[in-house]
Amino acid sequence: MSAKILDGKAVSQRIKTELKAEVEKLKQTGIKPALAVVIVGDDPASKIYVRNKKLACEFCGIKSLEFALPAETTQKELLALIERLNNDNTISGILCQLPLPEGLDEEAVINAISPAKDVDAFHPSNVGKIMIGNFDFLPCTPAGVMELIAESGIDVSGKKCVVVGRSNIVGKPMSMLLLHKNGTVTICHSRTKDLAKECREADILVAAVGVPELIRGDCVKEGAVVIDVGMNRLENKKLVGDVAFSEAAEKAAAITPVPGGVGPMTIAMLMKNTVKAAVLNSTGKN
Ligand SMILES: Nc1nc(=O)c2c([nH]1)NC[C@@H]1CN(c3ccc(C(=O)N[C@@H](CCC(=O)O)C(=O)O)cc3)C=[N+]21
Ligand SMILES: [Mg+2]
Repeated sequence: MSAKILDGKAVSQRIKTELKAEVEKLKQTGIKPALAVVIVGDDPASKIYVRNKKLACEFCGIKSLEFALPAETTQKELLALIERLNNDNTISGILCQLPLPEGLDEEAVINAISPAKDVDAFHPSNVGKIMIGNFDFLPCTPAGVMELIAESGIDVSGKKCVVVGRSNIVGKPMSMLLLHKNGTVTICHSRTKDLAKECREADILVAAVGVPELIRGDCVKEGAVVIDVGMNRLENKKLVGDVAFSEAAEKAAAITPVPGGVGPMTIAMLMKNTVKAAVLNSTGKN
């Protein structure tokens, strides 16, 4: 079987083009979406992502402000910046790039971002809303995966979905969104007894563990949909996912590439959340 490639780059481009038109209209009503990205330290991977976010903002007509702080920044200084951005009416959304350098408390920073400006949807109040199913923002990566699945005409209802990875940022919310679409969801992790066996049951398999090519061909059922959230930079600079692509593609009906799959969708969803935040924050709803 030759797998269909789920082209996240193309789908994300379509979404950003729609957002660009929406932003133009909003600006005529005086609403100007603006995203503040805070980056602490100089992790090279983080810098690539931040640059991609900035380019996407430019494309969509969203104002982007970058706050690059040195690795030695104190918790107090970081929280003071967040507080200033929370209170700045010209800022629609705030994203603090994770992971933070050693010594800074990520949980405290996530908690400090105003839920109304929390375009990552990492704040406990937004996480809780996702669980209930009545939310303003969805976390960008899981939302991007759901959009890509929907755009590809894949119906989740009644399907056996296996999510490998249980992070707060991807695995857990991903499982919840699949459940909301009536999937039968299994969450696997490092203590799972027979990972390959669990994965082989999946109609829809989502890999989000951060282990290069952990998911081999023997983990994929014939005709499955395989979504690779992993983004692992090898020593030779090559970017690989959590799925051994060519092995998995021999069996899958559809599969996301890395790069060009989930990554660009994540960014498109960030743009969507920023536009939504601008609208919500302008109506005095928040
Ligand atoms: N507060 C916070 N929110 C995040 O959403 C967040 C974060 N921290 N920390 C890091 C991860 C990772 N992430 C990516 C964004 C874009 C690409 C992306 O554009 N990928 C492209 C190109 C990748 C490349 O060339 O390196 C692709 O897959 O085709 C990847 C990964 C957002 N993250
Ligand atoms: Mg990708």
